[in-house]
Amino acid sequence: MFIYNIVKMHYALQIVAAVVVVFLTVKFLSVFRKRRKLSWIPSAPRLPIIGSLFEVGENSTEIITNFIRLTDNPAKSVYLEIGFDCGVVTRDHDLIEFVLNSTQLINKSWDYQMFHDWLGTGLVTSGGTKWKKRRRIITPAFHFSILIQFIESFDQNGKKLIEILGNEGTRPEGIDIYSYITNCALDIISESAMGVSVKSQENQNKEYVDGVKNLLSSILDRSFSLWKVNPYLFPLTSDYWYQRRIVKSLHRFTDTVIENRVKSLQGKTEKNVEKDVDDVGKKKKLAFLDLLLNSTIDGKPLTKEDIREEVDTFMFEGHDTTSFAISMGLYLLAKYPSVQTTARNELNEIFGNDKSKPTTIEDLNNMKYLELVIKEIIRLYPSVPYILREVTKDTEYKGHTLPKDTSIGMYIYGINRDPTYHKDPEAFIPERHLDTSSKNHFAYIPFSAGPRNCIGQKFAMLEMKCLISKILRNFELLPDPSYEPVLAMNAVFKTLNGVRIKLKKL
Ligand code: HEM
Repeated sequence: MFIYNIVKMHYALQIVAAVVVVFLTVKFLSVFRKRRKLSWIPSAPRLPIIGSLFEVGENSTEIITNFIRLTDNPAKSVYLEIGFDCGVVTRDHDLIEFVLNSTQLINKSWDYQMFHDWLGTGLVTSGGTKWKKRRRIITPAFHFSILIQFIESFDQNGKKLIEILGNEGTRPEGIDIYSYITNCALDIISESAMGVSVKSQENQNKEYVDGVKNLLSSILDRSFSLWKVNPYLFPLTSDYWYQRRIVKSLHRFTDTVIENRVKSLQGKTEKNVEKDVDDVGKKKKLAFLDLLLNSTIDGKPLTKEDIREEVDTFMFEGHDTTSFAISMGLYLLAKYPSVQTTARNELNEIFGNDKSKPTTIEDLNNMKYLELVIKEIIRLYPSVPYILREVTKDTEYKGHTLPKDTSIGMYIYGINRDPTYHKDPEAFIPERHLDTSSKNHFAYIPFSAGPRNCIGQKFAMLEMKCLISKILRNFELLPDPSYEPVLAMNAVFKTLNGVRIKLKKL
């Protein structure tokens, strides 16, 4: 019996060894094929198994300059291998244009899976047919006629922000403006996406607000841990259970908002629905949620889960991006006083001396110089610094093949600062955006481009103009000489040391 068991185990081990050998051979052959097909792109130095890991860098800060160094070659691109993963990082204008304009290369790479627990496969994370159908029904929500309804919300939340900064923000040692802006942006996006404010600026709904912030910081941490990033190993870590707990509470919150909205729609009289007014006869603002509740795909209404993943997607993408851009913008304006003065002079012309006059759509349209300033802010600090696409089938490009199962990483931060495309690229010069004659439209892509560009860019521009203009009308911005931002790459850019500036009441 004992001998029989040993023989059985011996055969089992042989089978396991054979499976492992076949698996590794298939994987190695696939890597060699991709390496050969992409040999026209300079390769990063690599070691066996770990590939170019050390070249990419050990943390989210090093990667920013390492990507610039690695793509500093005539192809403006680098071929990278890490384990069995193969991909290209590029800041080449032509390759980026080809990928972003393609209607085939629309799938996101596996990295976005880190957001799946929270966002499911909503607009940012989905691919293929699901993405196409969702994009079609969500696009009308960003029509100008809908967006102008949100200006009152930008204005009211901006007013609250000014009050808070007036009370807490003028300390001589300066403040971390990022946390204040984040709270304001969360209130704005919750009103626009869900129709209710999370009242983050008033310290309410702490479980939800802290949940969003803690989850994003845990995802940032995960993205730079070799083994937490692995979907099979991650459940063995305490962070997995921590994230699950937060996600559960965030979903509970969104579900309740959706249920309440459904009940309120059902409770409305038919007359009110027709006129689109609430029960006291006031014109009702439509939130993105209302559009989703009224939408159908293939003749069927969206399920509660479908709606939740889109609402959560807006909650994430609609506040993290603008918070970073506005905060870095205030930092730049503090650092460049002449730009700040020109921007404020324009605002004085629009609003006169009245600091509290509410902002209208006409005012926002008249902020021509501030628009140039914002374009320049997001050139130097694009909230989304790096985007990825998965090649799902062999694709021809300029006589070469982009092989199936490779990822193409487009380095927005790198291309926006590339000296070939931008004169004096490190300098903050808003006026450079007056010249629109450039043929290199894909050399400035803070909102990405092509069919999968940022659906919220008009919303973002209006919100950024409204909040930055309010702050400039009420405060002089001064730099904190001891502060330099330490950037950290992630799906949305972060700094590791806040965004410090000083405010002086005007
Ligand atoms: C400064 C502000 C913003 C910047 C720089 C920005 C940038 C971007 C970029 C680069 C992408 C492409 C991502 C990729 O391909 O992986 C994107 C996608 C997206 N953005 Fe924005 N964004 C901003 C604000 C917003 C706002 C305010 C919203 C919502 C209200 C929003 C909603 C979205 C959505 C839903 C997508 C996915 C679109 C799709 O895949 O079809 N964004 N954004």
